[in-house]
Amino acid sequence: MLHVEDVRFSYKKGREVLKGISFDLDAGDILCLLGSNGTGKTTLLRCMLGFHQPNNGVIEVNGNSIQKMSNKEKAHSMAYVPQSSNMAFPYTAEEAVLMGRVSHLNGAAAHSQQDWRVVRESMERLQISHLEGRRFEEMSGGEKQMVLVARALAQEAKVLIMDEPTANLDYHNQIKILSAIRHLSRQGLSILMTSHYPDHAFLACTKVALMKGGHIVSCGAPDDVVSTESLTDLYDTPVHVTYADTGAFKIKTCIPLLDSEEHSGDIEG
Ligand SMILES: Nc1ncnc2c1ncn2[C@@H]1O[C@H](COP(=O)(O)OP(=O)(O)OP(=O)(O)O)[C@@H](O)[C@H]1O
Repeated sequence: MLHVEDVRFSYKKGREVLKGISFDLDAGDILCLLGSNGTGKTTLLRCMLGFHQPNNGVIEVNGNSIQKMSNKEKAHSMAYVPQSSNMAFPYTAEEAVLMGRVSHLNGAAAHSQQDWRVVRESMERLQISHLEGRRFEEMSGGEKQMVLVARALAQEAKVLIMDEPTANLDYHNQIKILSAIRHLSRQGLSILMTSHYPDHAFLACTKVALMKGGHIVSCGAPDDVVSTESLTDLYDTPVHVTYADTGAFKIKTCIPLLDSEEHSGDIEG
């Protein structure tokens, strides 16, 4: 579905931000891209969306190079979900979702009945039909994020690219977004998301890529890739990965730690 090979990019000559990024995403995959601040995650997403031209490398969706696609073809291949906190629309939720249909206009001035049908279906799929008349600017962070996901769905692309979809959301809305992402992957969409929450990889993702110094240093199943050693190295901070027993099942979880002196008073026994 999505093939990325040896992608290199620099904003300034002589300082590469992406130093040869490669990974693949199949239909139904949810890949979580983890890495410290400033490591190049957003730059990679922007290269994939065609906002930046890589110095080198291949980015293909279903075997077609995105560098050779028109904007309309790109919009039909990949949909982007930005962080809701960066967005301000003077529109209702329904109108914001309708913006996802722009690439389907086919030269017509007005949206077709089919466009409106897709908008309604996209909102129904995410169970946000009740928000249709609400003004985007007046909605909560979680509601806005769901509207932006619905807007991307209305684009009818098979690859969703999401920049920190759970940033600034409370637990309820984080889980709502992660559930929606899993639901979409089961319908065959491929999802690439960035996150600063490694726990979300265990909760929702089929794959994790660890990005450091402009490279993907590890990529694979969350259980194989996310460990005490790998996260401690990735964030240059002690992180403990352990199992939590919920009673019904066990799940891995990640705990960032203060240095051992700070914790010495907390040790029991
Ligand atoms: N427009 C730009 N011009 C020059 N350098 C840039 C530009 N945008 C980003 N950078 C630099 O590129 C590097 C990667 O930035 P990027 O935003 O991709 O990181 P990130 O991993 O998404 O970070 P964060 O987790 O903080 O969002 C950083 O050193 C940043 O300062």
